[in-house]
Amino acid sequence: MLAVHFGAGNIGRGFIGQLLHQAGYKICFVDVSDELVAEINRRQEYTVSLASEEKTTFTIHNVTALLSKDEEAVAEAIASADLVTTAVGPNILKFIAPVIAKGIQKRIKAEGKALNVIACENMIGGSSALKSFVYESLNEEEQKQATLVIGFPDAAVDRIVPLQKHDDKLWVTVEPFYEWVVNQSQVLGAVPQVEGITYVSDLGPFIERKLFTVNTGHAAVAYLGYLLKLGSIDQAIQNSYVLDMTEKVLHETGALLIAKHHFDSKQHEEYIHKIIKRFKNPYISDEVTRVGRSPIRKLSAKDRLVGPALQALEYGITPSALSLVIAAALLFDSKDDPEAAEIQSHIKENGIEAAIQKYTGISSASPLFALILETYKKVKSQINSASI
Ligand SMILES: NC(=O)C1=CN([C@@H]2O[C@H](COP(=O)(O)OP(=O)(O)OC[C@H]3O[C@@H](n4cnc5c(N)ncnc54)[C@H](O)[C@@H]3O)[C@@H](O)[C@H]2O)C=CC1
Ligand SMILES: O=P(O)(O)OC[C@H]1O[C@](O)(CO)[C@@H](O)[C@@H]1O
Repeated sequence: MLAVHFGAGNIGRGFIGQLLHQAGYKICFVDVSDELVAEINRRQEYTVSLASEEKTTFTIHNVTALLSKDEEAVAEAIASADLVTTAVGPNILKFIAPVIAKGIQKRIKAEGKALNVIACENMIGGSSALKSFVYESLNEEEQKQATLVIGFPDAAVDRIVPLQKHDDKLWVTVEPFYEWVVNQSQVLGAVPQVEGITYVSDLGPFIERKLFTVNTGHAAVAYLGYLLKLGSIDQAIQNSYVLDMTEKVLHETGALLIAKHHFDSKQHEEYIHKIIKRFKNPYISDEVTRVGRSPIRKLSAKDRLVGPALQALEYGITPSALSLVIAAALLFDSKDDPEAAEIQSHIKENGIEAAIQKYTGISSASPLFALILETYKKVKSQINSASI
C-alpha cells in the first residue's frame, strides 16, 4: 500500500507518518525542502521519539520523498497511491492543489480505484477546502468523474509536535498523546484501515471541540506568555496569570461547546484539565512564537479565537477572556513572523480599529469589536506602564 503525504515536517513525519507506517503503508513524502527530501531518500527511515520519561522510540521504515516541483513524478505517485494525506499548513493547500489535480487526471484516465485525500491541518473543513482548490484545476467532466472516485474526508488532528532541535535532521520528538478523527461519510471506496484513526459520521463537534480547546488554549498561553516575555509554553503555563486566564478562556469556549454540541459538562471539564496537563508536559519545550505563529490566520473569523468568540455571543456568553487573547494576538510582534509584522505595520499606519476590522472581519457595530478594542487599549497601556 502506498500513501503519498504532502509535508515532511513535524506533523508529517512525527504523527501521520508514524501511524501510516504502523498501518503497513509505504510512504512517499512530498516536500519543498531539498535538504529533507535528499535526507529521506538517502536513509529511507527515521526515528520518532516520545516526549515522556520512557523516551520510547519508533523507527519508521519504507519512506521515500519527492520534491513538490517534480510535478510529473508526484502526479504519477498520486495516480498509483492508496491514500493521500497532507500536513503543510492551511495557507499552503492552494499551492499543492494543482499537482494533486494532475495526479487525479492520470488516475481517472487509467480508471484507477477510489482514492481518499485527507488534509491533516489545524482548520475546519481542511479537506473540503483542498477539494475546492483541486477542482479549480479540473474541467467540468473531470470534476464529475472525480466526484465519484476521489473522496476528501475532513479531519481533526491533535498531537503537539514542537520545533525540532536535533543533529539528526529527520528525528522528531512528539508528545505521547494523539487523536486523528476523520469524517467517514465523506470517504469514497474502501475505508482506509489505520489504527489510530477514529471514524465519525459528523466531524463538526469533534473539530470544534479540538480547535476551540486545544488550539484556543494553546494560543492563549502563547500570546499571553509572549506579552509577559515568557519564551516557552511550559514557562508560560507556570505563570499564575497565564494559567488563570487560559482556564477562563477554556471555560468560555467550553460553555459554547456544551451549549452547541451538548457535550457532558463534567466530561468536558476533564477534557480541559487533560489539555492543560499536556501544555505542562516537562519533556516538551515548545516556543510561544511557534504556537502563536501566523497570527493573521489565527485571528481570522473562523479560526480558534474569533470563531468561538463570535459564536459565544450568539449563545449569550460574553467572551471577555477570549477578547483578551485576541488583543494579545494583535499585540504579538514577534519579529521573525511575517504575519505579525504585517499586523503591526497595519496598526501603525491605519490604527487599531482598522486592523481589528481587517484581520478579524468583525464589524465595528458588533459588541465584540468594542470589547476587543477596549481590552487592547487597556493591555497596551498596562504594557506601557510595565504593569502587566
Ligand atoms: N506541529 C503540531 O503540533 C501540529 C500541527 N498541525 C498542523 O499540521 C500542519 C503542519 O504543521 P507542522 O508539521 O507543525 O509544520 P512544519 O513546518 O513542521 O511542516 C510543514 C512542512 O510542509 C512543507 N511544505 C511547505 N510548502 C510545501 C509545498 N508547497 N509542498 C509540499 N510541502 C510543503 C514544509 O517544507 C514543511 O516540511 C499545519 O496545518 C499545522 O497547523 C496539526 C496538529 C499539530
Ligand atoms: O499549527 P498552528 O495552527 O500554527 O498552531 C499551533 C497549534 O497546533 C499545534 O501545533 C497542535 O495542535 C499546537 O501546538 C498549537 O495549538
